[in-house]
Amino acid sequence: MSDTYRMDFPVSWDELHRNARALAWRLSELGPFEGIVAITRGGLVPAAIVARELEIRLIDTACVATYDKKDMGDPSILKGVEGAGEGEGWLIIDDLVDTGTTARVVRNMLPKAHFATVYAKPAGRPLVDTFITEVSQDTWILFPWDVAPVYAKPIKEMR
Ligand SMILES: O=P(O)(O)OC[C@H]1O[C@H](OP(=O)(O)OP(=O)(O)O)[C@H](O)[C@@H]1O
Ligand SMILES: O=c1[nH]c(=O)c2nc[nH]c2[nH]1
Ligand SMILES: [Mg+2]
Repeated sequence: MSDTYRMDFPVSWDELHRNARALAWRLSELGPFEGIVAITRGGLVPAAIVARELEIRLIDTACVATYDKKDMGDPSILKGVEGAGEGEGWLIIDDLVDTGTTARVVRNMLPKAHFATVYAKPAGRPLVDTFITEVSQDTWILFPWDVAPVYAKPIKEMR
C-alpha cells in the first residue's frame, strides 16, 4: 500500500457540489465551450455538474485508469476521444490532479482543450488551466462516492 499519503481530506456531496459549481462560475467567464470530455471515472460527477450549469449537452469520455485504490500504476487508456480534433473549444474535466500523470496523457490527446479540475495538488497544478481548491501532496482526497456510512462504536466501548 502507498505511504505517500499521510492524511485523508474527506469531501461531502454538498462540498463537492459547491466546489463544482464554483468551477462552473469560473469557466463561464472563459467559454463558450463546444463540449466536455469527462475523464472517467472521477471526472464524471464534476462534469455533470459543470455541464448542467453551463448548459453543455455534448459530452464525451476519455477513459483512463492510473490508480488501484491508493496505489499508482502506469496510466491505462481504455478509450480515447474522437471528433474533438485537437480539443480546440473543448473542456476537459477531472475530479483532481495529483502527480499530473493522468492529465499529461489526456493533454496529449487534446492539446488545445481547456483542462479543469475541482482539486489540485502541487505536483499536478502546472498541468491544469483552472481548478478550485489546492490540497497538499501528502493528502488523499476522500470523495463521497468512495465512502459509506458505517456503524461507529460508542466511545465507552473503545476504551
Ligand atoms: O494526477 P494523477 O496522479 O494521475 O492522479 C489523478 C487521477 O487519479 C484518479 O483517477 P484513477 O486512476 O484513480 O481512476 P478513477 O477516476 O476511475 O477512480 C483521479 O480521478 C484522477 O483522474
Ligand atoms: O480519490 C482519490 N483521491 C486522491 O487524492 C487521489 N490521488 C490520485 N487519485 C486519487 N483518487
Ligand atoms: Mg480518474
